Amino acid sequence: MDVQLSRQAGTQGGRGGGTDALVVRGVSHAYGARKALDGVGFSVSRGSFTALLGPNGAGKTTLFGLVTRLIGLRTGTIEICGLNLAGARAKALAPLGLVFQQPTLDLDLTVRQNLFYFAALRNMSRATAQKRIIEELTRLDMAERVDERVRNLNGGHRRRVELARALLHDPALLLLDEPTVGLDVESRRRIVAHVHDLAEERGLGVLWATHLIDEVLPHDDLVVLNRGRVVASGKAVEVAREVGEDDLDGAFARLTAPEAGGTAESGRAGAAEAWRA
Ligand SMILES: Nc1ncnc2c1ncn2[C@@H]1O[C@H](COP(=O)(O)OP(=O)(O)OP(=O)(O)O)[C@@H](O)[C@H]1O
Repeated sequence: MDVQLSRQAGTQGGRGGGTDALVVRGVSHAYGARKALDGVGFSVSRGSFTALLGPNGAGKTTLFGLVTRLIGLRTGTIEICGLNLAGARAKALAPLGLVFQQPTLDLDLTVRQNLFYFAALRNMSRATAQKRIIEELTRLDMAERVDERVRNLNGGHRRRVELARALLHDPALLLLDEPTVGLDVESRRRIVAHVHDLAEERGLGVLWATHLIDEVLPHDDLVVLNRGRVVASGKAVEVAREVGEDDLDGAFARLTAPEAGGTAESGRAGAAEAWRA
């Protein structure tokens, strides 16, 4: 089953305007004989929280590797804020903020030292870095922890520091690869809500990879990836309706069911009320 409602770039057509935060067109990737992505296309507009929803092995991390140039792109095109990754290279990555799946903070440094190091890599002056560090940590209720060693923070607080770090240089596109893995329910809820607010308030384009359906709100943009292919895209609530389900849980199960070529795996944790409201 394939459902494409709107905003899909790539092989099936759709818009891919230069002002979108991210445009992916016709992207394929294989590890030897194993095909990880097959003609993937979609776009993320500024101000959009776009959920990239897919079961384990769908190809989410591979796609992130290609967008960040950790993996070389061989087939298809990727544009960040109108700049083609193949031509503009490092320049195209300048507007990108990134939160990896695995934590990447130095545990023996303080929060401030970790963030200063990143700011220096981005060529920020010390004064600007100092100001931006406190601004972003304040928004995340973490300013009072700025001189603590990261080792002393719990998993939710470490994730907040990583989010602050990704935002220091005021990116236009924020990529998060399963950023809530291993967090408790409250930490997860806070990060999901904060990033939704960021998209709305700052006009950030957000691409949030997850296999947890309760992280997707009805009016989010949604791209469902299964076995390396986009099997549905559009507003989440419309994708669910198009599939003939009341909520995304049922729609995702159907889109990734074995007869649809998938695994019927989902990570729902009680978001039914939001969907039925
Ligand atoms: N380095 C690699 N070598 C060989 N195969 C790989 C490699 N990395 C990923 N794959 C395969 O590519 C496919 C897509 O994997 P990928 O990690 O991109 O999916 P994912 O959606 O991020 O999954 P997960 O949620 O488990 O991280 C899977 O079949 C995976 O086994």
